Amino acid sequence: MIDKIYCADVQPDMEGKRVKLAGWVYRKREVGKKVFIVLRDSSGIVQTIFKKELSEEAYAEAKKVGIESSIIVEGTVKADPRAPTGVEIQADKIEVVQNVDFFPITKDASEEFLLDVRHLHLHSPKVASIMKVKATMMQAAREWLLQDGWYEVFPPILVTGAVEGGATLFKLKYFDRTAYLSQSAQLYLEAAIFGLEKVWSLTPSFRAEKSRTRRHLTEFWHLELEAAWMDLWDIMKVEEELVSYMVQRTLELRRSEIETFRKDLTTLKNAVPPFPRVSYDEAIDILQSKGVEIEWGEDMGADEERILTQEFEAPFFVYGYPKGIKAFYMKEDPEDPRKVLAADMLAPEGYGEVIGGSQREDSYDKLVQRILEEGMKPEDYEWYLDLRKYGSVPHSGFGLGLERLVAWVLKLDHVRWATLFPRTPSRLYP
Ligand SMILES: NC(=O)C[C@H]([NH3+])C(=O)NS(=O)(=O)OC[C@H]1O[C@@H](n2cnc3c(N)ncnc32)[C@H](O)[C@@H]1O
Ligand SMILES: [Mg+2]
Repeated sequence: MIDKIYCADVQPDMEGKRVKLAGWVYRKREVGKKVFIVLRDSSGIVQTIFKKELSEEAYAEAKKVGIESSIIVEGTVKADPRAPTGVEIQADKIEVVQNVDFFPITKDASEEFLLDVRHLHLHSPKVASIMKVKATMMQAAREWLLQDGWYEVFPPILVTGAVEGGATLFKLKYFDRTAYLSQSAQLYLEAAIFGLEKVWSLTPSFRAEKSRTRRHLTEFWHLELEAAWMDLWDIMKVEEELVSYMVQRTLELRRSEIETFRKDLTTLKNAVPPFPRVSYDEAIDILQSKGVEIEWGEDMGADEERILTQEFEAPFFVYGYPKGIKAFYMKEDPEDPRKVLAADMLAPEGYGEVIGGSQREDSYDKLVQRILEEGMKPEDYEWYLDLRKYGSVPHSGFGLGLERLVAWVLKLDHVRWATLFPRTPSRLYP
């Protein structure tokens, strides 16, 4: 590793100090016998200036480099309020690691082109900021999970059955058998609670969703928790404490990055417990009062959720969904057999569902009945049903879509910008 410092380390109080930096040419302009290069690295930018009278050789080299060329620069720090970061490097040495004559991404690049060259788009400081925020949100999640006594586990991705419906399974050949890519680690987390009680995992989940919406990917990062002895109300408290910590901690550590995407931080600051809670029944009433054509028993899609979020200035829960629109594993509401003990967390500002969660059916017979009601085969879930035969306990859990949460925090117009290499029905490359 070369002995260098980062752009963000260069401060006006280092005036006169000799420094070495390495990075990429972010901006370049020539004025008379001077070349100004704004150098970019993972920490940010700093202006460097190459004057002919200071070093003819370095000046000649600097004149030749193109945008996004990789370079190593040495020079002396000079405070200058006119420079982008209030300081610049009076450069007298440059090593061109690789010159770039023409970088394909220009200011007017279309979104589709940026996705076609996503491997080059990752040079962008804005993209880097999104990835820093995503990383910090997971750092915060890990901090909270550790202090609250949750065990990380590492479930399989190659599985034999559906969790969230057979229609969105990706099927693959597994030697002489059929396997699927995991839609959710949930069922395996439910097995893990008998030894660890409170478990979590971060895995890629796969959904062969044909819906081309701004919140669907075919591969997304799924943060899932499962806990023994917890009911729906307990797990909702876990959800709001975890999400609140993730958002507030990320506001603390990545405020400057967040503010390059949104100026109004109100809804983020409002993300503190208790989050508002509305029943599905109340949600239907609200939507109908706003002229939305929706009947009790129907699912809320992205459009309905967008309208519902207009009623809130913070993440909120919708709970008590009809059994007919929810998954087989959800526990029937003992007070209303039409409903299940399920709750989604919706993000405000039109973003909608970021978490799906529920209390699980812990009775063997009722779970078999639900599997049959859903047209599935109990024999395909024999191991999962065993969990209800050997010391079954009340338990609950949820799944958080990390890209969806990041998209809300940064007010991105599509979840695809929140992932390194987005996977959608039309995009599998690069
Ligand atoms: N352990 C659990 O209880 C999780 C449960 N089995 C589950 O998968 N629920 S979910 O289908 O609502 O998905 C959970 C979340 O996963 C996200 N999700 C779900 N599907 C997607 C797609 N296609 N793209 C991006 N994000 C997605 C979204 O935020 C959902 O709220
Ligand atoms: Mg859901």
